[in-house]
Amino acid sequence: MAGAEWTSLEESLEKHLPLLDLQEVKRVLYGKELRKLDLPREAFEAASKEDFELQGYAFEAAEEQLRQPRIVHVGLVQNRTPLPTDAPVAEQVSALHKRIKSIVEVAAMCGVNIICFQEAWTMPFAFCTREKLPWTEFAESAEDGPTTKFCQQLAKSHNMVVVSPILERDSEHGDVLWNAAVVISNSGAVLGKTRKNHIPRVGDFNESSYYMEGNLGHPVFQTQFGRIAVNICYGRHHPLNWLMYSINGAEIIFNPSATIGALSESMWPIEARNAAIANHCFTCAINRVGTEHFTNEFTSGDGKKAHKDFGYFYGSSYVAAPDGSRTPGLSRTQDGLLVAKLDLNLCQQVNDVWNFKVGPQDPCCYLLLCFGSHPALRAGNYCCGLAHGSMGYQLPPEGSV
Ligand SMILES: NC(=O)NCCC(=O)O
Repeated sequence: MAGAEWTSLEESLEKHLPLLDLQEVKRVLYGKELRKLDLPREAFEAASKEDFELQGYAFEAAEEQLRQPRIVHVGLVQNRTPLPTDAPVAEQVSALHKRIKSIVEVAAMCGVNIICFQEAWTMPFAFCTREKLPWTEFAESAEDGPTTKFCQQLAKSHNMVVVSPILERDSEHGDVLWNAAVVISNSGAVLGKTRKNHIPRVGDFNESSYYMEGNLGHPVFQTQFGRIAVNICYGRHHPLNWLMYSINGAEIIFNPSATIGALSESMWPIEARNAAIANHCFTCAINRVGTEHFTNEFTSGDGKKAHKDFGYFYGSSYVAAPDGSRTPGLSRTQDGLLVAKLDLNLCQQVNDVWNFKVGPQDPCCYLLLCFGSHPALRAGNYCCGLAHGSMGYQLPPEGSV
């Protein structure tokens, strides 16, 4: 069977393993068993009518005497691009807005507090072509572009924090493009933005023709529902990148991505899950689905024949917790919404047991933890000799820690 058609690892395991074996395999591959969320019937009906998958799971934490549980529902959205890549730009954007609106409405029925879309969600993943037009026309202002305005409406109507990864055009600074994510408060206000800080130069994923490594450090956003950060796609291969968001205070790190089977599928289940374990936080890995075809051929710079697509995006979005447990993945082939109920108290509980991030035997980490919150370092983009982007704090008036 072709890789692009295989629905999911979970479906295969359920289909082929005897029950006892299945339980043991799941215990090892997925950690502590998660309770399925009892999502409303009308949400499943709407998802089925709109032709997308809906799944929900709950991560539990132990009861504490001094703190109340800190419950937050996150929503992860994966989708294909509804129109062909040669449709007019405005029509492609508006078809994607329509698609996302219908999924967000279902997320609202499920009580989602924070929702995150896939990387560059308003466009096909056209960076492989290395052509400029029409793809750069998808770029928008992070502060007041049409997509941010659209997301502000969604956020306000559903009392939901929206993480909107877009191709950003920074008109105030020389019209530079960035691969960015805008974080919009549940009040509808723009809390701020973050920029992809590791740019792939791997085969068809050669995005440096469009933008460079982000210059905003590792910002963390204080929302009503918890402290969040966004580690865009390729950043998930860099353990220090996750570490920096975590050291800056993130309790949930979203990883909106666009990646294909041949390149990264065997790494996918490991990387975000490992980051949740290593950094005592929740991680949310999101990947698009489908195969996008382009009008003009392009090469991968590997001496092989030119082609018009670069393979299938394998979806499989999932949430991982600091105790190593994780949800099953959404399908590899279908649009979907994954809802996860988190108790953020689990981060500190696991930290107190394992304490991976600090230790005198680990001087680099120790220094970062001691000085990471120092005001002098917050003011600029302090670089500790780590990867690009360093541990910069961004301090907009509201919402960033
Ligand atoms: N979008 C993106 O950075 N893709 C690179 C490939 C990968 O990280 O698996």
